[in-house]
Amino acid sequence: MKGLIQSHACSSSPYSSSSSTFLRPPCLTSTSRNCKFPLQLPQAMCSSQRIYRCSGVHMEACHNSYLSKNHIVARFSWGSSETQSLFSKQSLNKLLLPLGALVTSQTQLDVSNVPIVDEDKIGVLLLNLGGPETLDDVQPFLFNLFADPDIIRLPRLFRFLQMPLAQFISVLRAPKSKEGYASIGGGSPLRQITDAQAEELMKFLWEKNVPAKVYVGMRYWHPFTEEAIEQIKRDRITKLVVLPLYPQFSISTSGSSLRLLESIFREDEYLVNMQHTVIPSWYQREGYIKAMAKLIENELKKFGSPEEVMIFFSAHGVPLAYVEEAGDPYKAEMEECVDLIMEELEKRKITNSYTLAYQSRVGPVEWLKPYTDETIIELGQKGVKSLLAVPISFVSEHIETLEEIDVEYKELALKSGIEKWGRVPALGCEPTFISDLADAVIESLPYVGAMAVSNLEARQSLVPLGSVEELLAAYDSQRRELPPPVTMWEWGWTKSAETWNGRAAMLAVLVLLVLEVTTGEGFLHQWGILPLFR
Ligand SMILES: C=CC1=C(C)c2cc3[nH]c(cc4nc(cc5[nH]c(cc1n2)c(C)c5CCC(=O)O)C(CCC(=O)O)=C4C)c(C)c3C=C
Ligand SMILES: [Fe+2]
Repeated sequence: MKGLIQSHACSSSPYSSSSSTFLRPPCLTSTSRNCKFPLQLPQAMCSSQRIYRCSGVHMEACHNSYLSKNHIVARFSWGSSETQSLFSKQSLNKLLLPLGALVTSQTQLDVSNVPIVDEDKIGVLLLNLGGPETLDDVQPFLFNLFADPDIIRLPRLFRFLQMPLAQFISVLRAPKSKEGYASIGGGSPLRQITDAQAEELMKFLWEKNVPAKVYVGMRYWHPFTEEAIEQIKRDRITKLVVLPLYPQFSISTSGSSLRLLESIFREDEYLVNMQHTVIPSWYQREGYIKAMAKLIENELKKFGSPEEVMIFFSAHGVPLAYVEEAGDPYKAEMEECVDLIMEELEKRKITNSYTLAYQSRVGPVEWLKPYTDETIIELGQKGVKSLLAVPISFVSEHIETLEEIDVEYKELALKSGIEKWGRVPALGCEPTFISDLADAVIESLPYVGAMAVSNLEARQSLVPLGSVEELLAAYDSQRRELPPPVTMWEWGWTKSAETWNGRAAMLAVLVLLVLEVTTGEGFLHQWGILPLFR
């Protein structure tokens, strides 16, 4: 079957993620506690660096007092001075994220409060999208996806339409999506691959003397984030590192998962008190960049004349408004990520031409450009003969690599005059990559629970969750501008009248839409808009 991958799992691990018991690696038994975390923070970025020893564990942290109190250096994004060389000046600036986005502290970072003691149980929560495991799962999976206000962004006034609209679009899109999933073996491989990545990550962490348990929380299908959180509570985890499996941050992916997590955390006494930190994006990490470069290098070698091949980075798109109106950093991070990979390739004497385009658009609005399909056609017209497609926004094989790239885009390329086509596999469990994720987790540990979060004030500005809110709000300008919801009716030409008129109008539109879908006739069909969702 075209585009089908045979085996998604990586090598097996002795550390089962389904077990709830914690085995201690030799280093952290009571007889031998003198292991050290391999933390080396870039001194140049620090106005102060502290070294802590708690229960024989060595930790270093820095706080940059030249910056405003709301900023610290995103130290866990690079663990060694070597890694720093990867950064352009621009990327360093970008790493000065709001403090709350990175650590559990409102003001100054003081990791002396947070000894990693023997009783600590460390957890890592991998966040991912999730995918339907059978064809019957496709429509409910799509419903969950479209019901997410970070995927279909309705003005607050029309939020009450989110669920009916999700139902409507998911039913409409399901047949086309089912075809795609049928062609890759009847379901998404995402769960299997993410589970395997979790196992491998746990293995690397234990090998690096960090006895952590790794959990998988999916946004739109099993195992749902809520299920992972329940397991985390059952396991009595005391320190949690939240690691979205998206290299680049987007409101629609990591942002959506973090928003969900924030709402779960806020309502739960155990979770409010559990110390945690978030790694919002990690596209700039040395291990990730090197692993990507290696995969590209390997695939280039399979072409007859590797130097003539154009490297074609294809990222999942987002609607243009996310970037231009809501301030999603996705495009900027993507471009920087591509630059870093090309710099790494250059070090390996690979100087091929390259381009970046965006795939998988859905619906009638404008998405990030250039579009992958249009770019392939243009390149064919310009006489490009060899293309190597590099999926860049996702670290697992999934429907858009196995079907869209391997089948649809390949066919389009060959039709457009491109003669040789190749595709770089997704990273999956590539060891350099997983080992680097483990390092990212370890580097973030000193910032887990760098403050007490149990008091009421802290709870209100709970970070990083509270600050994830801040981070999202900073991008989500529309949301901030929207007026508060109207709950009381007032007579006259008032806000409440506008609200209820608006709701009545939308209800009417919805009825028309349902009629249109059931009868197959109406204004959307006449204008050619409805088929776009199919
Ligand atoms: C970084 C990756 C992704 C971004 C950004 C993203 C945004 C985004 N996606 C949709 C709509 C759909 N996405 C679908 C599947 C899907 N999306 C991603 C990744 C990103 N999405 C992945 C990895 C997958 C596949 C999961 C799998 O089952 O293997 C789908 C369903 C498939 C289909 O019908 O095509 C939809 C629909 C929007 C609207 C959006 C940004 C707003
Ligand atoms: Fe998507």
